[in-house]
Amino acid sequence: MILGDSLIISVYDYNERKRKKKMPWLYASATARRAGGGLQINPWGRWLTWWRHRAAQDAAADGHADDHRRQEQTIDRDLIICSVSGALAVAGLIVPPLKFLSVPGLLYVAAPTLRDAYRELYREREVSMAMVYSLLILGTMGLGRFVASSISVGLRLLGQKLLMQTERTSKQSLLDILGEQPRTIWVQQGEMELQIPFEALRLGDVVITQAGDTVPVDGTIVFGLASIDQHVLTGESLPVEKGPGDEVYAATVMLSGKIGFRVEKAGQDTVAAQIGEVLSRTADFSSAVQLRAQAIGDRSAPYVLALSAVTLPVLGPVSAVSLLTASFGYDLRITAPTSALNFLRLASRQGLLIKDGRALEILQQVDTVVFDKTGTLTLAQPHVGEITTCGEITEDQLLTYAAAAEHRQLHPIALAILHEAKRRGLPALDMEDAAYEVGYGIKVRVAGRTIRVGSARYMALEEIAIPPFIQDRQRLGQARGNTVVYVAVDDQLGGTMELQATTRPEVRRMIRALRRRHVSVYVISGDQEAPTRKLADELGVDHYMAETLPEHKAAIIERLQREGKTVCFVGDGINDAIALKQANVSVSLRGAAGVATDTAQIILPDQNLQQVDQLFDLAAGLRANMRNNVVITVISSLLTVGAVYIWHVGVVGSLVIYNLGLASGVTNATLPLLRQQAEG
Ligand SMILES: Nc1ncnc2c1ncn2[C@@H]1O[C@H](COP(=O)(O)OP(=O)(O)OP(=O)(O)O)[C@@H](O)[C@H]1O
Ligand SMILES: [Zn+2]
Repeated sequence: MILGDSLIISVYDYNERKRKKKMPWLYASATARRAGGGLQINPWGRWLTWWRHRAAQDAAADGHADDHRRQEQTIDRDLIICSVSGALAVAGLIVPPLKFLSVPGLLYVAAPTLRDAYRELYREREVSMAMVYSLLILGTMGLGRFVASSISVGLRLLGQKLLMQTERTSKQSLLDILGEQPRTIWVQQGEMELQIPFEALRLGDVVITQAGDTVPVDGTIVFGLASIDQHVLTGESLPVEKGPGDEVYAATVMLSGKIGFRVEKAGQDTVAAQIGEVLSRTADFSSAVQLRAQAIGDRSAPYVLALSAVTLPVLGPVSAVSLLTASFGYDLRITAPTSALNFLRLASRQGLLIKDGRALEILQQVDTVVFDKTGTLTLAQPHVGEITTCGEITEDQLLTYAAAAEHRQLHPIALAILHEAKRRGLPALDMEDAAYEVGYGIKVRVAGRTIRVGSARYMALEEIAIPPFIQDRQRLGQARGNTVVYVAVDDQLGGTMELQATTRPEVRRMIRALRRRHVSVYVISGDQEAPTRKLADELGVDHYMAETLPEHKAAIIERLQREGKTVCFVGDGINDAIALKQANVSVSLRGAAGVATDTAQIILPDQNLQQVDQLFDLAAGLRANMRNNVVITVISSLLTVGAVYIWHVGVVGSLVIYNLGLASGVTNATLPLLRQQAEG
C-alpha cells in the first residue's frame, strides 16, 4: 500500500514472528521509506514502541532485581530468625531457661557485624559503628537481657528492609518515566529501509546511519564508508575513517558517508542494558550516600564507647550498655539514603528523568548555568523567513536543493528547511555522498550537483564567494535577530535563507528565577554573533558567546570551572555533546540529538525549561532534608544520653527513645513525597 511518499509495510516479518509466537500483529506497523522519502512512524508503531519498551524494562528490572531480591530475602530470613529468638526470649521471662535458646539465632543474624567489628579492630586498629553495635548485642546478652538483644537486632533489620523498599519504589518510578522515552531506528530490509522501534531491532539486523546521525548501537560495518566523530568516547577530536569490517560504537557521530552495520545485540537487550545501567547508577548513588552516613557514624563511635566506659563505674553496667544505643549518626545510615531516593522519586513524579542521582547533589553547588541557544532556548523548529537568491535560480529551486541536503538531518535548521519545502509541496530529490561538518554545515551531491548548506564560515571554508549584496542582506537579517543560512550550488552561492527562531515561552520566567537564586546564566551558541546577542539582550543575560565550535563550548565550560565555578550545561545538539560531558551537571531535552540524550545526566521529557528551575528546588529540598536528618540524629542521641543519666532508663527504654528518633528521621525523609501527594 503506497501512501504518497510513504510505504507502509502491512506485515513486517509476520511469518517469522508468528513462528516465534512473539505477537506478530504488533509488528504490522513498521514504517518504510524509499531512498529520499522522509516518513513518520504511524500510530501502531508508537504503540508497539511503547509495548516493547515495557518488555525491555521488565527484562532490565528483572536482571537488576536479582541482586536486590537476594538481599531482601536475606533480610526477611533474618527477621524471621530474629522474631523466633525474640519470642523465645519473651518466653524466657516466664520459663527462664528458654531465653538461652534465643542466643544462637541472634548470634547468627548479628554474625556479619560481629565479624566486621573484629576485623576492623584487629586488622585496621579502628573502632566503628560495627563495634558499638556488637558491644550492644553482646552486652545485653551478658546482662541476660535477651529481649533487649532481640529488639536491637530486629530494629536494625527493619531499618534495612525499609531502605530496600524505598530503593525499589524509587527505581519503579524511574522505570515508569524511562518507559516514556521511545526511540526509532532505520534498518535495511531487502531493498527498503524501514523505520522501526528500537526495541524491535533483532540480532543480526543491519542498521543504516548517515551523515549527521548518532550511531544508536554498537555493531560491525557491512557496507559503506564513513567518517566518524568518536570524541564523546575517546576525547580524540580527529574523525576516524571506517569501512566494512570495522566496528562502530553507540553515541558516536557520523560525519560523512552512509553505512549499514550489523548489530550484535537485539534492541530489547540494548534498551534493557541501558535501563539496567540507570538503575544501578541509582543503587550506587544510594549506597554512596549510605557509606557517607556510615562514615559519620563511625567517627562518632569512639566517643560513644568512651562515654559508655566512663558510665560503667558511675551508673553500672546496664546504663553503660544502654548508652551504646545512642550512637550519633547510626540512623543516618537509613535516613540519608531514604531522603536521596525519595527526592529521586519526587523528580520522576514531576516528570524529570534523572539518570544519575549524583547530579541532584552536585546541583546544590551549581552557581552557573550555561544554555545552548538553538533548539534549547529556542523551539526545536525555527521558521524559514525571507529567501534571497543569486543569479538564475528560483526560491523554490534553492529550497528543493537545501531540503534534499537536509533530508533526515535533525538539526533545527534542517527541520525548518524540510518543513518549508513540504509546505510548498516541493519534490523530494535523492541525495548522496553527504558530509556533515559539525558546527559548519552539510555538503551533498544532488542531481549531479554539489550542494552545500551552512554558515558564512562554512562558505569561507569551502571557498565560496559571497556577493556584496548578500552580505548586506545578511547584516539586515541578523539585525532582525535571524539566523542566516547559505546555500551553494556547485561552486557558486545560490542564495540565503533567514531562519526565525521562537524563544521557548517559559524561558524568560525560568531565567528570572535562576537569577533570584544568584545563579549566573550564560548563553553559548554555534550561531552567529548578532542573533545570539539579540536573544541574550532580550532575556537580560549578560554573558553570551557566539560562533563557538563544539570543542570551544567544552573549553568555555572548562574555563568557568577553572575560575572556581560549578557549571550546569543545558544543550540539545551534536555540537553540545562534549560540553555536556565536561559540565558538572548536564541536562538535555527529549528529542535532542541521540548523542546529547545519551550523554546528559538529566533529561527533560516534557521539553519544558521551567523544569531547570524545579531541579534547583529539588536539590535545595534534598539539602534541607538531609540537614534535618542530621539535626534529628543529634537530638535523638542527646535525648538517649539524657534519659540514661537523668531517668536511668534501661536498654529497652533507650532503644525506644533512640528509635523514635529514627522513626522521625524516616518521616522527615518521606515528608516531601507526602507533601507532593497532598498537593497534587
Ligand atoms: N544541518 C545544518 N544545515 C545547515 N547549516 C548548519 C547545519 N548544522 C550546522 N549548520 C551551520 O553551522 C552553524 C553552527 O551550527 P551548530 O550546530 O554548531 O550550532 P547551532 O545549533 O546553530 O546553535 P546552538 O549552538 O545555539 O545550538 C549553524 O548556525 C549553521 O549556520
Ligand atoms: Zn542547539
